[in-house]
Amino acid sequence: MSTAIVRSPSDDRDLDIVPETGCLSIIVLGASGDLAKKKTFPALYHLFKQGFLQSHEVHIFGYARTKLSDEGLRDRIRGWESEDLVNFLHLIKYVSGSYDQEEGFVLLDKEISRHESLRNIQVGTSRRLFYLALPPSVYPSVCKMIRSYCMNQSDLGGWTRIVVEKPFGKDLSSAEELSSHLGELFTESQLYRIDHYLGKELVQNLLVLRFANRLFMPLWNRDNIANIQIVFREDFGTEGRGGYFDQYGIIRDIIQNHLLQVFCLVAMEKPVSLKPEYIRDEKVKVLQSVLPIAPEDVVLGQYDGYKDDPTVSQDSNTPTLQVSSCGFITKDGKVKDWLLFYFLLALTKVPFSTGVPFILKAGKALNSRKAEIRVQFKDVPGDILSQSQGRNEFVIRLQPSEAMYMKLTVKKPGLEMSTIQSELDLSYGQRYQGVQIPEAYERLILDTIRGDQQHFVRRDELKAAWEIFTPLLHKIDGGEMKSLPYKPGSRGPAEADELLAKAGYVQTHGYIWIPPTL
Ligand SMILES: NC(=O)C1=CN([C@@H]2O[C@H](COP(=O)(O)OP(=O)(O)OC[C@H]3O[C@@H](n4cnc5c(N)ncnc54)[C@H](OP(=O)(O)O)[C@@H]3O)[C@@H](O)[C@H]2O)C=CC1
Ligand SMILES: O=C1O[C@H](COP(=O)(O)O)[C@@H](O)[C@H](O)[C@H]1O
Repeated sequence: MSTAIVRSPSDDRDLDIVPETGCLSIIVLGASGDLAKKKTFPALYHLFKQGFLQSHEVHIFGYARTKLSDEGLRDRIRGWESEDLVNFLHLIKYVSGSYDQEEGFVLLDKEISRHESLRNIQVGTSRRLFYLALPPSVYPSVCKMIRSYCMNQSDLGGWTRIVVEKPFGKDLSSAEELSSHLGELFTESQLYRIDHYLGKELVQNLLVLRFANRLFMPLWNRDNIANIQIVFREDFGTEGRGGYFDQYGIIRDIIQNHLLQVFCLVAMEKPVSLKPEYIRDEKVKVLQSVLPIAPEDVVLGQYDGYKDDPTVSQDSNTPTLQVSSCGFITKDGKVKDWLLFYFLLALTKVPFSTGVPFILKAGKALNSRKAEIRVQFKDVPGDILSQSQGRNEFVIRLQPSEAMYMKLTVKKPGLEMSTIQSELDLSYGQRYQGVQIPEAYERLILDTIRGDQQHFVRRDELKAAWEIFTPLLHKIDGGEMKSLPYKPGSRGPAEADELLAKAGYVQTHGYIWIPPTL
């Protein structure tokens, strides 16, 4: 069955997003869980604190199987005391029920309706936002229940929206099955597939950076760029989530979603405008032009001690680290070794082509915690300075210490004509003192309330993303590829660095960027 997104003339691509008001119910399913406690409720609290959620129109419901009172749920959320938090907690109610029986959802609907009628809302004008902070295995039954028992009777401007967390499926066919299932229950405009990396400040900055600065436009191509790394490193392991992680592994947990979304924004063409569907169209085009990752372009690792977690199987080969590179297919379908070319001449107004290797790298239990995009430029042709200082690099530090810096070679200050590596540095902490950078979840929940799908993953995007990784994942799942051991707190296996070198990355020795202190 084709999964192409068919849009009607009434589609929102040309409509401006209209701010909505009125009774809003936010229902967090899986309210007893880790994500709800760590991310969803804190994000809702921050939105409340900043006035985006108003006491007179919003109510928050927690739903899960665990037997809890309203106060019990509030106790789980309460981490600190403040007057605002007390007011916020008053908005929260808990409903206990299963994920596949009608009783719980009938009760939930009754509670939501009671809240709506208390606020004298006309039937059909209320807004219902369901946030699935649940394992994906229960999405089908939960969505069916919502569809059957909890929809807003939306014909007077009200709506029902569903936020689903990753991982959306385990491979192409399971993702497609899940998509078809959800697609039978909800329209694409009701579904918000969240990827919280799309809510990070410096990820959102990519569009502005690339398309509002003349400086980058002529540089952002294969003539100038040698390679691009998109890196995620954590200095802690699976930390009590071993049971979940062992079923998914680092590719499904981080690379197929978070890093690939960042990749799209780095590699895509300029969209016609900032309308969500135009941006998502460009992301799909990029994904569709990427070849499935070849096993020989991949290094897998597993840190020593990973299997000490009792919820991880003793013969687990699940990778906790992966480095892979991907290139682009040529227009005529031929692949050229590492320097693969891709042309979208037929699809875009402005021809943009690249043969730049992208290296996607993610690992847990490494020697540092950071996420960044590292664009390395080619050597200067005809170098008259015999500089051995290193290549120019443009680094976008997504976290921690958000920053963008450009590594440059300059004259070493002094009487001699020698060179040194330095940087042009835009460190957000220093440049934007006193500005609170919003948490990703905060932004994305607000987008959902506003009906802005720009920073959410569309169904065809998801399909294209799974197409890239599924053959590799099947090989790993089938035991055809082995994870190399690495020491927790290290850089990972040496083979990972060798792969970087194979992709053309040249390390600058002796240069370390230090975030400026205030
Ligand atoms: N935790 C995190 O940091 C992140 C999580 N995510 C995603 O968010 C979603 C939720 O994650 P998280 O909160 O960690 O998950 P949890 O394992 O904490 O599960 C959430 C809740 O779901 C219920 N639940 C757990 N296992 C099952 C099961 N097998 N069948 C039915 N219900 C179950 C439990 O509630 P009860 O028993 O009370 O019904 C639990 O409290 C997942 O899709 C995850 O991939 C995404 C990014 C980060
Ligand atoms: O989705 C996930 O992300 C977190 C990392 O998120 P960050 O915003 O702190 O970078 C990761 O720890 C977790 O394994 C994964 O499921």
